[in-house]
Amino acid sequence: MVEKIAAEEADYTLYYGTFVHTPTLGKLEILKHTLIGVDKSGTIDFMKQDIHNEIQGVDIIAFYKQQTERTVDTSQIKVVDISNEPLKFFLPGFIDTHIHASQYPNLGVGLGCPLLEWLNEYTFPLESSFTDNNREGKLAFARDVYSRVIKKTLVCGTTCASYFATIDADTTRLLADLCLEAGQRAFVGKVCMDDNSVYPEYQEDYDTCVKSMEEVNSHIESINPKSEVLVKPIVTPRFAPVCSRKLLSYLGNLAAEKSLPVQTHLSENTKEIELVRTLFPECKNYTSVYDDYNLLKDTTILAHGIHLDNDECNLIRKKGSTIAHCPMSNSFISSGESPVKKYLYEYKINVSLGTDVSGGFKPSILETIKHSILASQHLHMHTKHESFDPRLTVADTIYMATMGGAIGIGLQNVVGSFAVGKKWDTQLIEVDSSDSNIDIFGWNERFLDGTKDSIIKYYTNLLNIWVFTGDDRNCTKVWCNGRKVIDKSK
Ligand SMILES: O=c1[nH]c(=O)c2nc[nH]c2[nH]1
Ligand SMILES: [Zn+2]
Repeated sequence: MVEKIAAEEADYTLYYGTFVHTPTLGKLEILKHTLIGVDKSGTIDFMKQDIHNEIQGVDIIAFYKQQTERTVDTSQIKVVDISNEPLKFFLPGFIDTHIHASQYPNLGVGLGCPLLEWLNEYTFPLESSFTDNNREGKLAFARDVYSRVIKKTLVCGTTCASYFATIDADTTRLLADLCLEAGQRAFVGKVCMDDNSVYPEYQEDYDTCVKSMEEVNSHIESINPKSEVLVKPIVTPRFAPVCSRKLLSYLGNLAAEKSLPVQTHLSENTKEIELVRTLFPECKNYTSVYDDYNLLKDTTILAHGIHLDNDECNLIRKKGSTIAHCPMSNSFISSGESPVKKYLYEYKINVSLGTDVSGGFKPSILETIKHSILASQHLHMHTKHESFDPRLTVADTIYMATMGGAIGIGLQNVVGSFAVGKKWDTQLIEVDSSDSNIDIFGWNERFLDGTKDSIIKYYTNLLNIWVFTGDDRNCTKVWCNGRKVIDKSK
């Protein structure tokens, strides 16, 4: 890889090479010999595809200047050139639309324990440790946990995450501060729950919840620098079984009044669904509990949504809400196999991906991609008699991990794919990174004969190799909002 740094802090950066993205569902686009220009605000303001022939013998900066007739000072332009590297490509940063930052210390714990027992046994006790009366102690603990989860997700290529924190206001504010400090785009949710009768040690009364919610939201709104909005608040009723009607009503109104996104859990486990039926007998089904309280919007992320009926799917589609598919968690705590292919293609619901740490045991969207494909294969094996084929393709999953996530969080015009006007939230994938776990044989390169078909075949194979045998070691650089936040070459 050639990286010419014309200035330590360049005003403008040109990225030249192969870009892979999925601007539309199921369609992988391979942009070969493409040049993208990113300005100082982190915005893509130039993009030209297939310039291989035109640029022969011409310096990249000279080519850019000739194309745009811009007068940017050449010494202020930085060039990142991977055009001669068939094992490297740029990919939009991953968007993790469902992750509990506070549950990071519980990774790997609780295998096979069903949701309601898992919450009481493992999750509420851990989250309670963020609410300690000893302010210094809880802040130190939160700083340790949150710094590590932010670092780890960035290392895995997650440029944007929608976090659940805990019910605690002080440490939730800290999570937002730390995201900003690390440069990660993030939605930070103070967990709202005022009716946790099975584990009463972990809940807030309604008035405290409202007060701390407002405190956290105004803090988050005040911390972004004037020139960029990197961290935003998200309204977070944990899930219907632990929220009073009064609280749901308040949160629905708040989300509407302040145009805030919403995140919650939906229909993850059959016992949970039964519980919701007994707690909200007046509502038609689990999904309509949220709808009845104004919480289903086109910026609502519904984690899991495994066991939905036809009416619920139609309602979610009508409201334009997103299902965050969390296959690692669904397998780990045995919640079920979500028919996401059907949601995507039959109901035309937007679906994104979530690691659901710590129901999910790795904070990596690439691992989540693997699990989503394998879970869909399992679903296929025992539903073969049905007319709908539930198997996901690699293209489906990359879409969910990038554009699907961007739509879910209301940032479809900002991130999720490469286009002029969008932000440079990107990861560099090096299948041959210095510490890569992938053995390369050059076997795949036999396909490359310069034709369009051969390029598609080569990159389809390369992506499969990376998805199934690669890991975070192959994600070597990460940029959020134009800023390089991870550089493993250093
Ligand atoms: O996977 C989950 N993790 C949680 O923390 C949770 N809370 C309610 N429902 C939940 N599901
Ligand atoms: Zn969750």
